[in-house]
Amino acid sequence: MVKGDQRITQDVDKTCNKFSEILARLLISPFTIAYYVYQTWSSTGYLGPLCVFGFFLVSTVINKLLMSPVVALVYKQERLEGDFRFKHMQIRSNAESAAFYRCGSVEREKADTRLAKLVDTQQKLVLREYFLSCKLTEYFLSCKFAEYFLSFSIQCADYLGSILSYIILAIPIFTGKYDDLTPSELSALISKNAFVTIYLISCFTRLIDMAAQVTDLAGTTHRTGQLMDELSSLEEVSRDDPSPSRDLMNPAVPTMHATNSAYGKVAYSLDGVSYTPPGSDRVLVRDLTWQFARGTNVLVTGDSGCGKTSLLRILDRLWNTTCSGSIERLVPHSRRGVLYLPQKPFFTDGTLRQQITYPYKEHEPSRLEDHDVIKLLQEADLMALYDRLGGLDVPIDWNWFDVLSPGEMQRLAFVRLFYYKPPFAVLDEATSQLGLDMEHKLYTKCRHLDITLLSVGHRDTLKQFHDVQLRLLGQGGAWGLEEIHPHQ
Ligand SMILES: Nc1ncnc2c1ncn2[C@@H]1O[C@H](COP(=O)(O)OP(=O)(O)OP(=O)(O)O)[C@@H](O)[C@H]1O
Repeated sequence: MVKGDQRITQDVDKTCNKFSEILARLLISPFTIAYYVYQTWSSTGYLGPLCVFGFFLVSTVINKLLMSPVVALVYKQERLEGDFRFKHMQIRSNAESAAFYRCGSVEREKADTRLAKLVDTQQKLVLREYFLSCKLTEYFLSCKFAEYFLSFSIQCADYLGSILSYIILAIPIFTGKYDDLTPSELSALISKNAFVTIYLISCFTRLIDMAAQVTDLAGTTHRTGQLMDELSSLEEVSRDDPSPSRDLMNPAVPTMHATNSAYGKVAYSLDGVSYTPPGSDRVLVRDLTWQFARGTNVLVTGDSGCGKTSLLRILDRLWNTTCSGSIERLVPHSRRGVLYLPQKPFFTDGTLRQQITYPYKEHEPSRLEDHDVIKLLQEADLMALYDRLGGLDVPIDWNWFDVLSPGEMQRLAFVRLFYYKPPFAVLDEATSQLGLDMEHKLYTKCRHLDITLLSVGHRDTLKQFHDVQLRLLGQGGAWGLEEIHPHQ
């Protein structure tokens, strides 16, 4: 919180500074204009200021005509930037659910597509702005776009401004107003009136602007450098690899050696596993030895905050650093191994089909015929949603989190599970928002599809779908494993 507040304060300070800079320029500009109008009028008569104003007027009209397409591009760029930022925000605020789905590569592809569109529009914009910057007067040098352009454009405009000043001075000279001046006086007058002063002023202004930009750039580069360091350190502990593995969190603890024959039959094998939440020494579970094996549905129960979801985080390697003991992960985290349904379902942007097939690539051939997918939706009581959308592939421009009720989200997550029919599934309070009838229906379907379940839940009604109960007692990490009898 404190860091966030500091960041906001810094941003506000930065904006204030920029604002006062602009205000100062605005306040000074009428005096500057008045002074130069007077100077031009005193040496060239009324024709000088008139020519300059006429020139400004023509330039403004041209500018306006050239600006219109740029405005449309700027609008598009803003929209795409908003889309891109929204995507980042969506991933950030649902990071854990997304990690449980192992959807890193899919989300990256989607974010990259948005970034590519944004960069493409920005490139077009920069090109248009570049041509805009090749304008004729100092007036254009003061407009916002000019700040970003190459020095070549600026010099072009400066030279044209200077040429105009010579043309204006030529009128009184050739009409004989300065016939009484000696060549050296005339030369001094020309030098005085030539646009050198303006040129120099604008040069210095550019220089100062550039210094500010360089400072900004240095700050941004520093931040980007930090971000890249952080990202590369994260990459080292990347958890996107769904391959089976064995982790020895604490080599002092003896490892349980699962035999090859256990492969595919056991999803997780834990031996002497203890864990705490990050940044805390409160042991949630101590010395847990247990296997999640094919055909045995396990229900994890315990009071709120006793570490049930944390167990799933440990199994899924989201918390690597806070546990000790040995965990063997004998099936991949994928549709061929184990799929997670996190407490908070995660949805991506895209059509209804993309939600169902998530997190796998859109161009993969469909595993089921459309009528089978629709049947799954029917079983999850989601036909109203299907009818509302008008099909599986109708493009959607809304945010799924805004339009689905929590219960609909959970049912849609189950459709995803049924679509892939993995041998193992981990359900974290996946029916907490649903009625008992729907819960019964969905769990029965899991049984029909032969999906072995590891469920976290509070309801007693869940027991009928499980064979074993793993109770986390919360007292110094105590736990108990007991069979559930059909009549329980
Ligand atoms: N990212 C985190 N950093 C630090 N502590 C955390 C973090 N996430 C959870 N905790 C703490 O770990 C403890 C166990 O949390 P966990 O989510 O496993 O509880 P739970 O048993 O699933 O509870 P509930 O039934 O309410 O969902 C809680 O005290 C919680 O505050």
